[in-house]
Amino acid sequence: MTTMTAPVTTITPGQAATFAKGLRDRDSWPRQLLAWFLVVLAILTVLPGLVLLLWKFPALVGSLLVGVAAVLTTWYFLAADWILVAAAVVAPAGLLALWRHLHRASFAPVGARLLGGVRATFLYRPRWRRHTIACGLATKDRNGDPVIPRLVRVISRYGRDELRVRLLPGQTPDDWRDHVVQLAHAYRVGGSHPEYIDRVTARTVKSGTVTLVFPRADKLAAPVPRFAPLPVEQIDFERLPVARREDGLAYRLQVLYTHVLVAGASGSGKGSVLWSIVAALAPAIPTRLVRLWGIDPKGGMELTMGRMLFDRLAWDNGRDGIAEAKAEELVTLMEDLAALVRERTGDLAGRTRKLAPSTEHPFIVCIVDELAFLTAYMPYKTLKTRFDSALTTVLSQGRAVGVTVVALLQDPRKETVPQRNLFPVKVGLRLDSEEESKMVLGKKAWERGALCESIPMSTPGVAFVLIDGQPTPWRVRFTHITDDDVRDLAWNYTTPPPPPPAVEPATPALAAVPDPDDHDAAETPAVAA
Ligand SMILES: Nc1ncnc2c1ncn2[C@@H]1O[C@H](COP(=O)(O)OP(=O)(O)OP(=O)(O)O)[C@@H](O)[C@H]1O
Repeated sequence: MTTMTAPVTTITPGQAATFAKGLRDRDSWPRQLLAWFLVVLAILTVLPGLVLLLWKFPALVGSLLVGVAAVLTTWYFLAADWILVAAAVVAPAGLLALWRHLHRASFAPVGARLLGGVRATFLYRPRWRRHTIACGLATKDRNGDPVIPRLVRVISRYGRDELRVRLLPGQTPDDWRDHVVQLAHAYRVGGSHPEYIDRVTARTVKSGTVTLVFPRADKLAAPVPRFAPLPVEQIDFERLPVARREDGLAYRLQVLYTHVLVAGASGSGKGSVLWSIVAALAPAIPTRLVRLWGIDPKGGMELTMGRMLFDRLAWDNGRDGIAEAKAEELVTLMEDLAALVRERTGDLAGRTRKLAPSTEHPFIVCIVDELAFLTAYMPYKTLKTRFDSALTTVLSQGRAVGVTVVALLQDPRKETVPQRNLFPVKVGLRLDSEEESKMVLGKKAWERGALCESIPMSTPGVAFVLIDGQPTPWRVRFTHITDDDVRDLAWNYTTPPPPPPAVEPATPALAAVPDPDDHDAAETPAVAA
């Protein structure tokens, strides 16, 4: 009996060489097959990417890059050119670099996803199981086996990693808050900068998940020098560049149509917040578009250096406590402001809800240093009551008529500043305790990582800014305005003397921003000058 053995097909080196040679031949079938395969691959990877564009922007970039790489590789096989291979590898990276360079704002979320993916794969996922069990963040099923919470994704923004984690049934974000520091230590967050651990937080952005924030670097560690002044026509009072954000871009603060409350412990850099705002407004002072008023009950230490910038400035000389006559001056200034607000409100009533600042009706910014002194500590009760009442009028009616209060204080308790909630913009510099942080920015902002009590003493000017209606606070560093800068500002942007009275006094027209909701007002002609 003869036994049949199946022939074994082996590819000999000679055949492989012929196949490889065939790839170089434009008309050979292996070459055609490979080319079509790569073209189909390119289409299949690009198309889902385009669909995903509608859903999630960063995913598009990933698939586009694969698609571009596939197309370029195909091209290489058609052209057999090594330069194209190099281009296929380098092009995606080059494209990303170019994009980042040309439009950093739109690149940021994509770059954060891509880098986060890399860090998740190589750093977080390999040790996730071990560390969550060790830190007590895993639970057990009925057989006693560990149930590991899912690490949904990692986003690596400038200077920090954000780990989105799905909570296990029975867990709350507070459970993670209690253990997040242990987890951060397990991952060696901060490395040789243990102070970064103070900025580790667990916050709730979406129900059923928790986002852990692990700082990688402090982009705000170095002081930010004064920004170059903008030409007057480019100054937007609702977007004044005053600070640097963690991603390196300028933070723009709304000052017009709002009020700003700045709270910070002694030495936290309250001065830099106030002078950053003044520096951004300064070029508009000589044009009469902006008028600065100032109240400084702390002996005039803070504001008098820039006296020439102020249209009106009242300060106490600070000797032997505040004298009643001096206190009267401070209160009178706030009362004059309240009277001006009432006058403008009366003029505007029924015509518009917002005044556009003009030289006739300038934007008035009143800076009050150490507000609590006037609302709580001042020994003269009647004056205190008068000040409270005038301040409340300005805070409640001043926004729409182009009058803004920027108030600074050290002690943010409600008893000291009952009008705290009338400030839509709150700036929390370094504060002494968690309670104070919550008082200034609210509990929700604190849970989202606005830990003013964790700002190191070594970084004055670092603050969390919270705008009413925006849940997430911004961590920024205000520009460092030195005494020389203040003198320079005062020299270059001196406030002009009041214009001479008109020969024939007349009721000036208010330049009004049309209110789109107010149809009657749109038809009412402005009062002629
Ligand atoms: N943005 C900043 N960048 C770097 N250094 C700053 C910044 N702001 C303030 N400093 C420095 O920090 C120190 C304290 O600043 P500042 O006097 O403004 O604090 P403060 O909160 O007003 O203190 P106090 O309430 O005691 O007057 C100063 O030496 C100042 O030069």
